[in-house]
Amino acid sequence: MSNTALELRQVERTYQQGDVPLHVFRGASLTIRPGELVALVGPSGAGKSSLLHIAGLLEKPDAGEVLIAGAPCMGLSDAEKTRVRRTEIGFVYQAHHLLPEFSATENVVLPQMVAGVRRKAATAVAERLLGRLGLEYRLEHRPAQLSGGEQQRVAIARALANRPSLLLADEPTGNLDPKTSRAVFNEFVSLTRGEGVAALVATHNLDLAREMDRVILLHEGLLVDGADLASTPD
Ligand SMILES: Nc1ncnc2c1ncn2[C@@H]1O[C@H](COP(=O)(O)OP(=O)(O)OP(=O)(O)O)[C@@H](O)[C@H]1O
Repeated sequence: MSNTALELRQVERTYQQGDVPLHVFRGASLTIRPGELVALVGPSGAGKSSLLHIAGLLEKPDAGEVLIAGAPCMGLSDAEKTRVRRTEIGFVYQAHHLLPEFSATENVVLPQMVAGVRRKAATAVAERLLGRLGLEYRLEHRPAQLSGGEQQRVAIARALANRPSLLLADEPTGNLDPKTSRAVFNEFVSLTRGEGVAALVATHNLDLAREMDRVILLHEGLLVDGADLASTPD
């Protein structure tokens, strides 16, 4: 096993906004160890979502390298990147993006079957993960029959279903009311730790960020480790 789950080396990315170049990353680097939970904070527009897209091999930086589980990925073909995404990375977004016509269990089974797992084994994994998130009585419910917190729990179970080494989460509880957000966040942390998965979690919520192993601040195109949260804008 590699001794890093995610490494970004000197990542640079410039977006063109009209005539004005926007240097979102100017040599951003970070290392996340296996099983480590890291919060990514920074003001709105700093580039948190963009960083997760680059780390998740969904977007290519202009320069720099991304290593997943120790393996450099920038030279990979699109098909090879897709394979790395399927086997090594789980994604959780602010909106759950569940398939509306499928049950909670099926939403967690399907990505496993796409990865080649048989239905019976995939169902066992889905029921175990959903059970760990308190959804054992909601297995056959479709997303519209679930509350917002329950939908997001299903999305978390889905992200973990293929036993990724890295979870990338963009405001995973951002759409929930404060009480539900706290409950789902606690379960997210407990399950992620229990599964031994590393996570990079973009959040505006500094209280939640402080509970992770480490906080990284995105500031003017660079990543600042162990940021002093007292001076961080919310
Ligand atoms: N494809 C693109 N083309 C042009 N500009 C982009 C593109 N993607 C992102 N940006 C710009 O890059 C900046 C960073 O955007 P990003 O969504 O990553 O920020 P963020 O920190 O996640 O913000 P928020 O906290 O509000 O979600 C923004 O100014 C955004 O407008």
